Amino acid sequence: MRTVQACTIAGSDSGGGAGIQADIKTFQEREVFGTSVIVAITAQNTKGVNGIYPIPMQGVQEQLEAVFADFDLGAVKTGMLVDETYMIAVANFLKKYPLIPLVVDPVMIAKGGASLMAAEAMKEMKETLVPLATLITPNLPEAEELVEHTIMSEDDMVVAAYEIQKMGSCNVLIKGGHGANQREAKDYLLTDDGTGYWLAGPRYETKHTHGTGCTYSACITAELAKGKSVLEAVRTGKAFIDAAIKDELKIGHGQGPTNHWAFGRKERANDEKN
Ligand SMILES: Nc1ncnc2c1ncn2[C@@H]1O[C@H](COP(=O)(O)OP(=O)(O)O)[C@@H](O)[C@H]1O
Ligand SMILES: Cc1ncc(COP(=O)(O)OP(=O)(O)O)c(N)n1
Repeated sequence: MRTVQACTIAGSDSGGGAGIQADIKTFQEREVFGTSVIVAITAQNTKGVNGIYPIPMQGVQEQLEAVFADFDLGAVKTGMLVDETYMIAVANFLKKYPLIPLVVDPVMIAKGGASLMAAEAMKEMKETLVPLATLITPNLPEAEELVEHTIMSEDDMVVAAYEIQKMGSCNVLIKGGHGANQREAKDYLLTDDGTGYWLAGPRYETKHTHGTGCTYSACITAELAKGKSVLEAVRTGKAFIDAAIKDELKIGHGQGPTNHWAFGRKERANDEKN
């Protein structure tokens, strides 16, 4: 049987809950062979980001070349890209692979408030990376930065999704984790044919949400790599992140990571029952 392969182009989180580490753990859980291009190393744990160390550009280019020259990638995702120089370099490289589905997670700020992307990089994000994306997955503050106005309601999320789609991303998923809805965690997906879908789950009372965005987009990438449609991939991603938040791991002393095993364990338990 063919082994499905995917790549994440992102930053390393020494705390293991977000970034490259979350992506590879998620790929593994979805039975996808994970490869990586590390753009920056962060000294990070559940309490915050203590340092950011970008990898020299040549190192990033060589990783890109090494991975793409050898692996049969079913899908690729981007995460923390640091600044406009990395954004442009990654976009220029990915332009050569228009047939590989690309998920862009426009990582800007960590939950603790640390900036993971230079403000000046927003212009390049919109002009170079967004038009290449099969799917872009901003959270609410990231979507507000992209559309340059506030998003206060569900109607605003729908309008913003159309605005982001006009920037060139075929499909847009606006995540509602930062929203005011205290009962539900509700995301909005606008697909390339103009159809909108709400994906809602219960909102859990937990501080263990470090890396939710990375994990969600990595699961979607893994499913796209298997040839699933964007809607199927996002539905699986939502179920994966719901289980990962619900079944929290009591790890670290701050905003802890999600449970990457939870969804697979639930699936295997159901298989055993049937
Ligand atoms: N407390 C929570 N309970 C349940 N789901 C949540 C919670 N917080 C976030 N989510 C969900 O996790 C996913 C990632 O959301 P979000 O927090 O908005 O992204 P990010 O991690 O990029 O900031 C979304 O599906 C969102 O609805
Ligand atoms: C190295 C690195 N990349 C991305 C993030 C942000 O991840 P995200 O999934 O948005 O989760 P939070 O940090 O918001 O909890 C990160 N922290 N580090």
